Formats: sequence, C-alpha cells, structure tokens
Amino acid sequence: MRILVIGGAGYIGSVAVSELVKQGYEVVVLDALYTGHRKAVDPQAKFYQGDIEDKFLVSQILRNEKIDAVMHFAAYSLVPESVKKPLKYYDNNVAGMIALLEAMNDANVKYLIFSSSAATYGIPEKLPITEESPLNPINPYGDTKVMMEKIIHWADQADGIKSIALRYFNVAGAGNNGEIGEDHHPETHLVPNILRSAISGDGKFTIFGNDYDTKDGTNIRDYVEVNDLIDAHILALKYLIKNKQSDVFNIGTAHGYSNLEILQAARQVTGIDIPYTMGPRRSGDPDSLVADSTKARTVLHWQPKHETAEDTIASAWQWHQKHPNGYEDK
Ligand SMILES: O=c1ccn([C@@H]2O[C@H](COP(=O)(O)OP(=O)(O)O[C@H]3O[C@H](CO)[C@@H](O)[C@H](O)[C@H]3O)[C@@H](O)[C@H]2O)c(=O)[nH]1
Repeated sequence: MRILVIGGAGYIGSVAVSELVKQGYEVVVLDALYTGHRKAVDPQAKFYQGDIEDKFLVSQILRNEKIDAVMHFAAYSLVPESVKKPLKYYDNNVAGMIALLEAMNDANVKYLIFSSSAATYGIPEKLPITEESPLNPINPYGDTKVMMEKIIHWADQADGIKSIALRYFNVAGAGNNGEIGEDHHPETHLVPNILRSAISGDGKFTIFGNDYDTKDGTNIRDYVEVNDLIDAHILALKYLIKNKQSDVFNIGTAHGYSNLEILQAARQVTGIDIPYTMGPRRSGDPDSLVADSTKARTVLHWQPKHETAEDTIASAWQWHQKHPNGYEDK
C-alpha cells in the first residue's frame, strides 16, 4: 500500500514515516520544510518539497505515485502563535485542507487520516472528554481544526472521501529509538521546554499560571507518547480501509497531569532538580483537558504502551540527551 504523508518532515509526521516504512508500507513524503527537519525523514521514503496548498503539485504526486491513502500532518499547531497570528492559521490549516481535498478528488484518492486536536473542545463541560462533547474551541488553532473536520464531513457526503480524524491530546516523546524528537523554533511545548532547561541548566523554565480551577492551580493535560499516537494512526488506516466509514477518535491516555506534576515527573526521570519560575497565564489555555479514549481502545484496539507521564518523558529524554542542541547538532 502506498501512503502520502504530508508534513512528513515535522515532529509527528516523521515518526509516522519511520514507523510506516518499518511496517512495510511504501511511503512518499511531501513537506514544505517551513518547520520540519529534512534530516528526520526516513531515507527509504521518497521526498518531495512543496506546499499542501499547491493543489496541482499534490494532485500530480497522488497520480504519479499511485497513492492509496493520505496522512495529513501539515497543519500549524501552536496555540499561543495562533492567538497572535490567526490568519496564518486559517490560511495554512483551513485553505490547506480544502486544497488537499480538491487534489484528492482530482486524483480519485479516497482515504484520509487527519490530525485533529483536543483543542477543538475548548473548555469541556465534563471530564474525561468523550468524542460527543460539544466543540467550542477557545483559540484560533482549535477553531481551524473544527473547520477542517466540518469540511471533511461535507467532502465525504459529496465526493465520498472517507476519513478518520484523530483528536490528539498532548503529544510528547521521541520516535525511532530516540532519533526523532520535538524541536520547534521557538519551542512552546511543556515537555521539551522542561527537558531543554534540564540540559542547559539555564534556570529559565516558567510555568504559565497557578490560578486555574485545578488541584494545584496549574493546567492539567493528558500526555500521549508519540509512538503510541502513530500506532493509533496505523490502526485507524487499517480500520478505514476495511470499513470505508468516516469516524473520529480521541487519542489520549485518560490520565491527567498538572504542569507541576509534569515538572516533578521530569525531575524524577532526569535526576536533575530543574528549577522553575511561576509566571502569569498564557492566553488560550483551558483549565483541564483529559481524554476519554474508550472508543479508540475498543473500536481500533489501540493500547498505548506509555501510560504514565514518566514513561512518556523518558521517551522524550532519550532524544534530548542525544541531541542537546536539537537538529542543529553537527
Ligand atoms: O514553557 C511552558 C510551556 C507550556 N506550559 C504550559 O503547559 C501546558 C501545555 O502546553 P503546551 O505543551 O504548549 O500544549 P497545549 O497548549 O496544551 O497544546 C498542545 O496540546 C493540544 C491538545 O491538548 C494540541 O492540540 C496542540 O497542538 C498542542 O500544542 C499549558 O498549560 C501551558 O501553559 C508552561 O507552563 N510552560
């Protein structure tokens, strides 16, 4: 089976490429390299550089490479950046999805696995969050993901493009035995920021707010390990091709950790007493996001191998130790 991975040079996309190659899929990657790292892409995958919005290019690749299914990882995904630059997010994420669906129609490719987000739920009415919870995003990033899900729904009704949207909770960890890691510029995510600070000893790690309505006042999130997340993608792909039914699944462990608990777990894993400063709130952060992932576990038979924050942080720590300067390593 031939898979086009769009955004296959980014953090999560490159873990997907590595795992798909390992499992015997023929993999083609399209990535604009705006944020991705060419170095992270498995050399067994064929690589094209280009933008998802270039529908002529995408349609040509789909046809020429005889692609059976697409995995789409090419959306922007930083909550704080989306609050500051909403138009950048609506353009890349929403217009990118429309262009991709047009290219898929043109090339008659009917299967899509797509990265949605827990950010679609906004401030949940109850925890843990099931797939039926209302979608009320509180930041532009989450709003683009709701729009992308709606566009896909109507493209399915009209054109028969079958898709599975995976609503990721917070992804962390490293792929390919610690060779593929998270390295955004600037980095805004919690786990890499803590581990970078552990390595550099710069004492600059800040927690954003301790006046939320949670047990210790800091935000609570559900951390899913990146290899477990990619397992879910591959199970979703098999399920979609077998059942030819569009669907949506939460991908999270169902365990919530506060930001202070994540810091404590990172201290445990690294053996380093990482200092922190308590700062003000960051805009766009809901109090708590914890998945009810029963549906993925029962329907897809998804079973995450990393159930605790320590497990997931240990996975991320492998990469940070090997790459103390990120992908800029000589
Ligand atoms: O240096 C830092 C970085 C983050 N945080 C806090 O850590 C938590 C997690 O933040 P972050 O790692 O940036 O993730 P989220 O903003 O929760 O968003 C992630 O998780 C979402 C789903 O929950 C995904 O959809 C997004 O793409 C992904 O960026 C939040 O409370 C942040 O305020 C800090 O306190 N200090």
